[in-house]
Amino acid sequence: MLFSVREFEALARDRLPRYAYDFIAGGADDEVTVRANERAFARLRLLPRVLRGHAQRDLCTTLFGNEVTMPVVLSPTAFHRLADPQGEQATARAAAKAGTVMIASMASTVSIGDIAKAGGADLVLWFQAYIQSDIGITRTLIRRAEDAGCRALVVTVDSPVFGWRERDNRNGFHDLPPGMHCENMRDLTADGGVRDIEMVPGLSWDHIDRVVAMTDLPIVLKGVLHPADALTAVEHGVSGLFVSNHGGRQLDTVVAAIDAVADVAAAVDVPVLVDGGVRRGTDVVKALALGARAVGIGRPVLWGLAARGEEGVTEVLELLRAETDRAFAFCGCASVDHVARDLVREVRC
Ligand SMILES: Cc1cc2nc3c(=O)[nH]c(=O)nc-3n(C[C@H](O)[C@H](O)[C@H](O)COP(=O)(O)O)c2cc1C
Ligand SMILES: CCCCC(=O)C(=O)O
Repeated sequence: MLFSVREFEALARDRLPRYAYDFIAGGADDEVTVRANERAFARLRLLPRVLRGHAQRDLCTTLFGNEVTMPVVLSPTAFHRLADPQGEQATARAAAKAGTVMIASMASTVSIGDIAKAGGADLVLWFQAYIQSDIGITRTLIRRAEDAGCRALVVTVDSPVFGWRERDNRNGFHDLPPGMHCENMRDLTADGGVRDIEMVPGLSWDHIDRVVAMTDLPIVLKGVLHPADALTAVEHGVSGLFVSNHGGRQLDTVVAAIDAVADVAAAVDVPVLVDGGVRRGTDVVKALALGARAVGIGRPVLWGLAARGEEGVTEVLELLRAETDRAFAFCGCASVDHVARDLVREVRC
């Protein structure tokens, strides 16, 4: 029996080959932001309310019309088959069972259609896309997601180029092992092969306009940190924002995601999600207090998957659910609407 996300990381580290553990755990450059994401939560302290008389708590919330049983969703992460042979299929089953959203990465090692099938009717599935320079390819990828029944499109905008990942360089990890592919990119080359995913340095608001025009799905921009960009995004027809620094894997020394969320939430009227460094139920409460509708978890899902496959993902999600419920109880909150800004104070260390 494991009692925390931290313990899942330790077990995953024992079980994974070095290159895979490093790929998941690591970040860009000096990994300042990887560490900052978690440390920023520790600098935020709770100021709980007592005697509110809530014998029961309800963690449910709604995200773009999708009901979820807790304000914790699965952030998009690439290559789940590095962690477990069933990969994204195992993750999808665990997300469906937990009653929360799985955001499938465009760089998944199982196709979006097969992820949807594995999750079944109970899974709320969203698709994360990197806009490609060929707009036709981008359109095909979005159609595939729509055909699979995805209910929102998460467009990642913090990756005009790929982050400098020194652990991966040292380990020589540049390609997936034999037999693993980015399955969504199949049949997208002239000869029907698997196309490489590009990072597009010229990405601009014009691309967002084209994607907004190309689908009826709600669009969430992921990787926005500046409130002025959040405002511009809404003007361009985006339905939500995902405050994120990509888990510290792209631009290093960026602000911790949790430190950016309050200003973004204050700038816009649309739902705001945040990910980066969420490891405890108290982190979930802090994010909601600062204005987030829900949080995402990236690495914790992969630690669960690497430690114990589908069951491990379920355990990680249920640990976070129980911790969040306990934190609600301690703070005097019966539901997500009760999590007020004054529950959080910032301290120096
Ligand atoms: C191994 C790994 C792969 C990732 N792949 C993607 C991806 O394909 N697309 C994307 O938008 N973000 C990707 N991310 C970033 C996550 O969506 C998320 O922002 C980040 O992991 C949150 O931080 P956390 O890991 O501390 O929870 C990845 C993160 C990790 C750790
Ligand atoms: C094309 C693969 C993207 C994976 C990714 O986003 C990450 O490793 O952070």
